[in-house]
Amino acid sequence: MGIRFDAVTVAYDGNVVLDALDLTVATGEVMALLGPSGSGKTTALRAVAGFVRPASGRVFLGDRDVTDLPPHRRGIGMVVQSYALFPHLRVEDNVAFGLKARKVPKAELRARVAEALEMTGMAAYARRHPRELSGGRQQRVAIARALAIRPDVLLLDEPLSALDARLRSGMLAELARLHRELPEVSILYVTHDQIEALTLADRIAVMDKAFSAASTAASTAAMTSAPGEAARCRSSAAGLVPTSSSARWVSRYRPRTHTSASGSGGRVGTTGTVALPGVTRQRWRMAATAAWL
Ligand SMILES: Nc1ncnc2c1ncn2[C@@H]1O[C@H](COP(=O)(O)OP(=O)(O)OP(=O)(O)O)[C@@H](O)[C@H]1O
Repeated sequence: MGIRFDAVTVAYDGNVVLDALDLTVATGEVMALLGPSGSGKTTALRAVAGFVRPASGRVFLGDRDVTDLPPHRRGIGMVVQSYALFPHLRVEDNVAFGLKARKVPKAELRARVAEALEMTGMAAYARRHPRELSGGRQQRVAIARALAIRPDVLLLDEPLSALDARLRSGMLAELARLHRELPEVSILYVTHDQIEALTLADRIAVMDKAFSAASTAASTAAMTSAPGEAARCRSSAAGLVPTSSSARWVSRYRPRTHTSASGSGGRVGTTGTVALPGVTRQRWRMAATAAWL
């Protein structure tokens, strides 16, 4: 199920963080939100999850306007940097948590927990407590918990940033595999890391505090329309330095979605988001349910 921000403005105490954000993530697409600290990436995710209410604009999941829905009715799975596992619950109970809250019948609950643990390679750790697991395994449990509710949309907020480099590259490969197994789940992936974005994403939206000088903390996303512009976009608009490997990737970008420009002036448009090489899509056999932990 796709995600659409329609002129979404979010302000904290009058401080504009998202300024009329227009952004569309297609069904089954991975969109990375890349950008410097404070540019509003997490806020964009929280607006989709329902943890912040836009001052104006609407958030759509598929055709559904979810702007006024509480988080648990949006059908979203979310994974954050800090795992956010319940320390007193075993792995299987952490994964089951959202299903219990949704009153999923016991037999189905057990099947779904087993399925999610299998998908994340954590079946052998079902009876452990989080403290008995490494950071990488804890994050797998958090991912399993998000998947157990069979979300239409997965929001990943720097899910790998607490892991060391070796674990991070392993998990990156795991996330890419999961995405192939769940081709109809749309993923919004917040990261500071260009390599993560380039590895996982079909498209990258670069968030930038382009308006900070003019209007306190307003943000916008600067995006490129032509493959060759990607490096420039990341370096000049977002203040990120393109690496030689990313530059090579850049040359392989193929523009995929282009809609009309949403104008200048802080508004974020889908115009010219950068499309990355896609992955083979397989059908996701899981039925979608509307649930949140
Ligand atoms: N609950 C809040 N109350 C007030 N200000 C907030 C709140 N949450 C975020 N902000 C501010 O909004 C701006 C954007 O924050 P946000 O966390 O969305 O950025 P980010 O791009 O995700 O940053 P980071 O990469 O550091 O996580 C920052 O200036 C931040 O201080």
